[in-house]
Amino acid sequence: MTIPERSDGTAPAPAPATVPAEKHDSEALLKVTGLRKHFPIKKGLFQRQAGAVRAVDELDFEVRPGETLGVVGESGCGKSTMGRLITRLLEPTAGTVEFEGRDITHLGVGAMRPLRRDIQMIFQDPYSSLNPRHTIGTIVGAPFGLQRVSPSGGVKKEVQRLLSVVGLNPEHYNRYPHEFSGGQRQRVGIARALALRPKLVVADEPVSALDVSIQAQVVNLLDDLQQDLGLTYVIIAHDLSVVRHVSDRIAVMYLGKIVELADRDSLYRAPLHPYTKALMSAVPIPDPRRKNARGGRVLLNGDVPSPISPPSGCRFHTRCWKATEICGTTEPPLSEVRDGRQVACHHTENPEAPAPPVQRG
Ligand SMILES: Nc1ncnc2c1ncn2[C@@H]1O[C@H](COP(=O)(O)OP(=O)(O)OP(=O)(O)O)[C@@H](O)[C@H]1O
Repeated sequence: MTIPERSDGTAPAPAPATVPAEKHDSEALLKVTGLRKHFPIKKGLFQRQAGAVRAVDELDFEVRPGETLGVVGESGCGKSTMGRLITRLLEPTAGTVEFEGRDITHLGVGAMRPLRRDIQMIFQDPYSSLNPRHTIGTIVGAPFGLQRVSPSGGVKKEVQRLLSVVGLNPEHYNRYPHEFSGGQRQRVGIARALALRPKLVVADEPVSALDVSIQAQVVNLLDDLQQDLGLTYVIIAHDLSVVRHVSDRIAVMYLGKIVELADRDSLYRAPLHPYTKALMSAVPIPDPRRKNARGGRVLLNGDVPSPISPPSGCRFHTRCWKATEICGTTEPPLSEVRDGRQVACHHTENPEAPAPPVQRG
């Protein structure tokens, strides 16, 4: 796969041929501190505020250059809101977003413009995220116009090169989105996101709208592009099997909070938070006869509570089989257990401990 030059003709950052284990610089590319987004609920004639949806509540995490942070959790737990906050598509209620050591939380449109090249988003739905009236050449080439960037060989040539980078036929430049399959359209979305050679790509459920047979192709494409272009990803998914394949570290979210943050292998080997364990036990294992290190199937009771009035104490306690009195009164902080692994639970499990009782339902 060819590594595209930065489209304005500037020298591209040297891209690693592979993403080695020691790829992570100590300096974070993205750092999020105390990030919060509460959507006000307005009611009545005078639109008075009557509460708020606490979509994201006090997130703290970092993303290192070249890594992929997977973010998982059930629907409504705040993953997309978090993605839109870090790409500055949404204003936070509180907290900061730092990119390359610079606080970008309150930058205005003008000051954000150059950063829009570095931070790109891939959206969930390849059907609605592409304008049906525009050709894919226009769609993929749009960022050049928006950023007033002139690729050295011209926009058309650059767009055709991007199309081939994502595995599409460059001759299809003049075709419209409806002429493509879902997987191909998502490739168009990926080409558009890569046009300005970003450093950070936030992919919000990049494959969930696609057929299962196509999902692996798109995930593999993202993986290949990361290797070739040295990209840093935040990949949001509710499907743990998607995140497993591509992530270096995984953040598990529940009701607007991170409940566990760990490197991928440790998390899958021994999930420490009961919610992670429950999510994990829903992932099919390739060989059902194999002893499941995750400790049998854990079924969660009920739905995620409303983020308008989340449970007191630990937000997960209403669905947790390990909950005790303290869980209903005191919120457990996200604290380091060992080796950078963080868990927010009053009853953090010892990974070497025997499996919990299996719930049947
Ligand atoms: N603009 C908004 N105004 C009010 N509430 C919102 C807004 N956007 C999101 N929410 C609410 O915030 C909560 C978190 O939503 P969000 O879309 O971030 O979750 P999610 O984990 O990405 O879920 P999904 O996987 O279903 O997209 C939900 O309760 C949602 O209804």
